[in-house]
Amino acid sequence: MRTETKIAKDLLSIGAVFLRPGEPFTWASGIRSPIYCDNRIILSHPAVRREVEAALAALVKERYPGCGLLAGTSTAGIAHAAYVSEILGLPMCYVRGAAKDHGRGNRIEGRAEPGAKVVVIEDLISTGGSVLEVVDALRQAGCEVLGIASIFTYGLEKGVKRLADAGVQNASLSCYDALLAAAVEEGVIAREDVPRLERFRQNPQDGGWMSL
Ligand SMILES: O=P(O)(O)OC[C@H]1O[C@H](OP(=O)(O)OP(=O)(O)O)[C@H](O)[C@@H]1O
Ligand SMILES: O=C(O)c1cc(=O)[nH]c(=O)[nH]1
Repeated sequence: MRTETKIAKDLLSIGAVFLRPGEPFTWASGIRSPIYCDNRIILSHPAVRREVEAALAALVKERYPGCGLLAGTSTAGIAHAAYVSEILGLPMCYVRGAAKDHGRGNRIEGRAEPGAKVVVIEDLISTGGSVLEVVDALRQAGCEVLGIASIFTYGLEKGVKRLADAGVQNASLSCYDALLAAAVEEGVIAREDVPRLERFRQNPQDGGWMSL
């Protein structure tokens, strides 16, 4: 089975995927969505967690062989960065949403020296806004960002374009198409729900999916 399908099925098996078209979720970007994928739940399921962390470690090794440092995004990426750094024997740091207003005033916690070759570990990409802020902070610190390794991406046009414009590559374990296919196969969503969910992905901002 392909990794994207296996991980999608793992997420469904632990109840990490929520469908609520009648009462849309509000995403970090403000987008109102019929679906929410809560990868934080992976942490509560050791068997799935082991699989996800092993797959993320393999992805980092294969796609970013020169990686010398892993950077977790706050907050959902931090635990995954920690697990993967343990598997690969790499140092890790994490990047706060904003610099602390006390203590040492850090935005980046742990060591991220100028010239370090960094891979950012993110749990999920929607519009890419959150992960790009992390990339910017690392670049400002003088690090070389090799790319992002993430568990899931919606593949939204806006997110893909933003990452390309910023010159950052992303590799994800799974994606929206794989999730929808697995969810139909497993009976988690009805085939009739798919057009609405695909319409949402094509134009998440306009709310047109709500009237389908
Ligand atoms: O690609 P984007 O449009 O930026 O959205 C994705 C981001 O949203 C979620 O984080 P959230 O802001 O919910 O915070 P958390 O990581 O602290 O849970 C998720 O973990 C990503 O970081
Ligand atoms: O865009 C988001 O905020 C978001 C979407 C999603 O499905 N899951 C998540 O954790 N965040």
